[in-house]
Amino acid sequence: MTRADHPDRDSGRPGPARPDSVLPELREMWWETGVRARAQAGLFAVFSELPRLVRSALAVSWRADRLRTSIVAATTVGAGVLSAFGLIATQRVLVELFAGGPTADKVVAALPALAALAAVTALRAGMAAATGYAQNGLAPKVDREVERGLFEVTTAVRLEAFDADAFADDMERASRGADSTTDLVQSSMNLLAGVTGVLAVTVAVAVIHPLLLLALLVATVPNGWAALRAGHLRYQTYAAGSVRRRRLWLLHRLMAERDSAPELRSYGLRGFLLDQYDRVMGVETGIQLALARRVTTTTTVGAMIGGIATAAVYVLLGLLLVDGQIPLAAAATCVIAVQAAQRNLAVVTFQIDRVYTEGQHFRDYTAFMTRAAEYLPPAATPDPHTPPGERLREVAIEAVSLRYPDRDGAAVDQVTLTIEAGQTVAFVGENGSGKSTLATMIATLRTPTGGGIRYNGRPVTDWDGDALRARIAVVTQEYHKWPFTAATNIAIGDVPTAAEQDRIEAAAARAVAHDMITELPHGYETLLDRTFAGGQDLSGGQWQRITAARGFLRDADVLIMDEPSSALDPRAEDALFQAIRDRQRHAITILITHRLANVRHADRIYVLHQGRLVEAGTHDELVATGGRYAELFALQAAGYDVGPATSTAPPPRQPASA
Ligand SMILES: Nc1ncnc2c1ncn2[C@@H]1O[C@H](COP(=O)(O)OP(=O)(O)OP(=O)(O)O)[C@@H](O)[C@H]1O
Repeated sequence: MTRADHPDRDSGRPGPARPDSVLPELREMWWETGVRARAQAGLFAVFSELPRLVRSALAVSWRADRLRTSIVAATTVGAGVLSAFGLIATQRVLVELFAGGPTADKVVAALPALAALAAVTALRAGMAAATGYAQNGLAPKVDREVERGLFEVTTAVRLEAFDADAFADDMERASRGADSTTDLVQSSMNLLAGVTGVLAVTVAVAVIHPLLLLALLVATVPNGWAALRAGHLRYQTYAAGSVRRRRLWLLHRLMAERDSAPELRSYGLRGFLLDQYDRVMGVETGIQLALARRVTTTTTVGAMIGGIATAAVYVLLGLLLVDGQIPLAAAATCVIAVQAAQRNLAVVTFQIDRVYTEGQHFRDYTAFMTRAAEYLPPAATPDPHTPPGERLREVAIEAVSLRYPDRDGAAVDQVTLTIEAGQTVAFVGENGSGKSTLATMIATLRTPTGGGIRYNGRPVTDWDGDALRARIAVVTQEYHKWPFTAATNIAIGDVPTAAEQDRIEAAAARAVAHDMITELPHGYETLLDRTFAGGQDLSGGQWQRITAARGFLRDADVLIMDEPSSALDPRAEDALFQAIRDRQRHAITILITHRLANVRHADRIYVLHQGRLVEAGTHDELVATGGRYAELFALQAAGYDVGPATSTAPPPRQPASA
């Protein structure tokens, strides 16, 4: 970390606490990849990578829209070539005008060249318009091409992918890469335009007089060097300030977001956070001023050397003129060419930085797409004899284990059990005993790392994954609050059948959600997201009712309910479990809950401990065994056994007499 990254040290102001003791360093941010790479790369590295980056940008653009890509490429190159013709035409005009004889004759003689110049100028303007038009249409197509590709992968990868830290990081970087593709394509095209422009001027000057080429180089290189160097300085400063920026980003969120707003007020953190902000911004301002000084010095030095070089060129031109080596017209054209080349070079240097930086992000995107392929589910090889619409009659879990990446022990360890249609079973056990993990494997959301699961006697791999999942409904503990209406929030429980309103309402009624929803401002059409105008938020228990309704909507053969009532009030909880008990008897229901009173009626209760199945039986059998379940049940029951305690409770304390 540089000295500049310690805001309190640099500001010298006393304060209640050092910012770095309050705001720890955050991990490297994905959006900084490109800048960091550009800051570290020398000019040689930048130049050597440019052709590959431009090629990949053109390839994406080509895939997105061939016609528009061809138009942009053709008009870009065309405009460059025309600028060479423009210069030559200018020179021809000047030659005629500087020739001897009456002015009228000279103008008449210059007319064809003038007409050519006008035509070239008009054509270039037309090409610029065509480029702009094609580029505007190209940008959304490129966006769609890369973004859709990314979403196709992120929505298809197995759930396991999200367990790997590196994958989540890669995915964040890839979304930044997808966003920067349009910029990469655009800056690559602009770079091509700039390079074509410089080349065109170079050719034109060489045609007019080869010696002028040297003059052109001398007059343009110093400015080009200064521009690239200034870019390098900017990137270096940006990269060095990354820790400071991360702190600022965190402070922005802490001071402006809804989540932190209540505590910010209740603990009176306003002044403290604003002070933190002032300290970091104080340092930031100082650094930006120092950068401005260095950039100004560099560009001024470049401009001075460039100016001296340009003056030398003009002296050279003068000498050549006096010596009769070149005509006056060629010298005048050279002056115009130098200016055109300098303009094009400014474009080129700016675009080089951009292509390189955005190119790094794009590389993250392509690397992610390659790596993500490893997480795609294997192509299904459904058993051709599976009758369509076959109901699930039996789930056989055979020595199933699952070990999460980077974890020492197995979350589920060699569990074997069978559940038949018509049964309601419960998984119980302490926190972290593996209940949810086992449920996600039954729901085919995770693949066991050991053992296997059979539906109707056939391994999961013999089934069409989507068709199998369509027969299973899962209400997860970590349900998602979808930013849609209440009706849609329930309807997404069964998207393929596009549920009618009456089915949605019936499911809501079973989950004790109907009355609550009708009381919302727009009933079922109320948008459940406060970030949209008119949106509403719900309480934890209300959300839980909606997610339970989601589970009831699908006519599922297997319903898995993982802690469906943890936030429900006693009346709602009772009604929900009644609805679960009323499920059709041909179906399988798997309950996961810590409220053991709710599983008393289950046909079979499976007790998990540290991933292992340690007990199985009915409530009465397990209580009679006096094992782990009996102990947990007795503990919970004791909490409700308040009768005698009330009678023996100490009398309320009397207020102390004055
Ligand atoms: N995505 C994950 N990555 C790594 N470890 C995980 C992950 N999910 C769960 N675990 C670990 O696996 C073990 C089992 O977790 P699981 O969620 O299955 O337990 P549970 O019995 O459902 O717990 P609870 O009663 O608290 O819901 C725990 O040790 C947990 O920390």
